[in-house]
Amino acid sequence: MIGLSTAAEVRAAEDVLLAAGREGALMQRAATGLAVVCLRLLGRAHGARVTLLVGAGNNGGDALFAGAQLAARGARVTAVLFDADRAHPAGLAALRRAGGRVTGPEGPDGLDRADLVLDGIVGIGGRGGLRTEAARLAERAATGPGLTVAVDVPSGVDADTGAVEGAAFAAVHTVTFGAVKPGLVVGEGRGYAGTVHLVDIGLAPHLAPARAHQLTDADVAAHLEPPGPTDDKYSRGVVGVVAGSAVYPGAAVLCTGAALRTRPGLVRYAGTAADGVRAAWPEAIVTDGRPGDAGRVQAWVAGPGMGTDDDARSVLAEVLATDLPVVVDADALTMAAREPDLVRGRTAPTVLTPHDREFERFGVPVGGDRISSARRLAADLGAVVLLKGDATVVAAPDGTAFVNATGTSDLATAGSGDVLSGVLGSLLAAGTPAAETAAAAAHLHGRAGQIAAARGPILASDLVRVLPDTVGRVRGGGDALLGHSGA
Ligand SMILES: NC(=O)C1=CN([C@@H]2O[C@H](COP(=O)(O)OP(=O)(O)OC[C@H]3O[C@@H](n4cnc5c(N)ncnc54)[C@H](OP(=O)(O)O)[C@@H]3O)[C@@H](O)[C@H]2O)[C@@H](O)CC1
Ligand SMILES: [K+]
Repeated sequence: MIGLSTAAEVRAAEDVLLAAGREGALMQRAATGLAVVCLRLLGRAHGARVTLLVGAGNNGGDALFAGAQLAARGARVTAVLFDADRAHPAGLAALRRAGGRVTGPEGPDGLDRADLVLDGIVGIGGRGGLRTEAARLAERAATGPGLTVAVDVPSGVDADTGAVEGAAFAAVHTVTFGAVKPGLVVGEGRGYAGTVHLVDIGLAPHLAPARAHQLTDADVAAHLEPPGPTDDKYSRGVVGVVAGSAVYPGAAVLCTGAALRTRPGLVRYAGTAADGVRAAWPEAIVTDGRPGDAGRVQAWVAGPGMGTDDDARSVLAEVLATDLPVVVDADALTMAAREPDLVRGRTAPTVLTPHDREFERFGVPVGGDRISSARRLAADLGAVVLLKGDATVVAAPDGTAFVNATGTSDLATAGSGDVLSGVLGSLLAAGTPAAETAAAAAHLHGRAGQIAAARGPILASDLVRVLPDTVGRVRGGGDALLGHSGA
């Protein structure tokens, strides 16, 4: 698991080392890690044109020291100082010694011909969007030829939330120090951060346990163990699906298929789309009766395409009245938002899977801080909330959160959510803790999207088709498709 640490948590860990007189060492580790990543991205130092955008804080110091290391290897480095009187003195001296040039925001910044632009305007000490001069140069960097690399955090992005309140530096890569900050992987910030490279500066022993995480393939593989010699079709949990309708069986077919393909055990279906499900998936045990007629299950998925009329409401209430884990998706979310007490009183895990509009029907705005919003609704309802988005967020009532690291925008296709709920139901039936299981389902669904999209535009049924291959690849380990790298 990759821990996501807030700016305050990183500062608290830094304080321990600063109190021990390690300030210079910390910045040197950060700057060296940064220079190493830059060299790797550039492929050469000699003759490379590098522009540093340098603010008045330590973030600018990191950029200056890294720039000095690149200049010492023959790069042509220009530092643009936003506040010449407050630029990090030792960093500036190091750059000058190495032959770097220094200018102001109106000077010859080299952005038109740069191979690389380092954003050291502001790091975890930043507040709000970029100020005018910084915004202007960030914009020029984004439209210029240089590869854009953010130091610690793209300037203008809130390190904790990913919120972007005004202009921000659009980085293709972000080199971050000590811990990945949530704002690099969630909300708008994710788009500004690009690929995240984590540089170890020795903070780990001093960091508080993270309250938000990203799962890796290896974490998710633990949810996908192949059956052992003593397993039978019941032993890894049976999932029940209530979804779809006689007129619109598609959601039920996708959801049931996704559950079957994720963990081929037993899937039971109950509802009016019975004929369609039977025709598509002869492996499922199907009834056109009530959930209670379906036989024993260990988890329910309720919602996709089931409608919101009185019949649908009574089916949902029946499922929620059980002491089993329940996934509340799509139409079931609409009904639960009308009657949140259907969910609130439950003792067994409930996982809600809203997109933004469905989420806001519960009376909580999503806003720019998606993790906090998901935590708020989770605490209010006593349920796990999986808030779908470019980076899906999962929050548990106790505040534990996960941010999904996989996926592709190709997943925004009709029926994609039905597939996710089927995957989630089948993993939940194994009885593993609901929040991490929901995060594992989002991870697997995102991976399926990446694998399916590699062949071209995707339909939700393509996701179902590639699920077995996806499970195999995730079990095989390796995070080759994940947007992170160690450095
Ligand atoms: N501590 C350590 O040993 C280590 C720290 N490390 C590094 O230090 C960074 C934190 O440094 P920090 O605390 O100095 O703050 P920092 O992010 O540079 O920002 C302060 C400056 O930003 C300015 N500013 C603010 N908002 C702005 C805006 N919207 N638009 C424009 N400017 C804005 C603000 O201006 P002011 O308000 O003072 O006028 C001030 O000048 C951290 O991210 C990491 O990179 C690593 O080297 C590891 C060791
Ligand atoms: K920065």
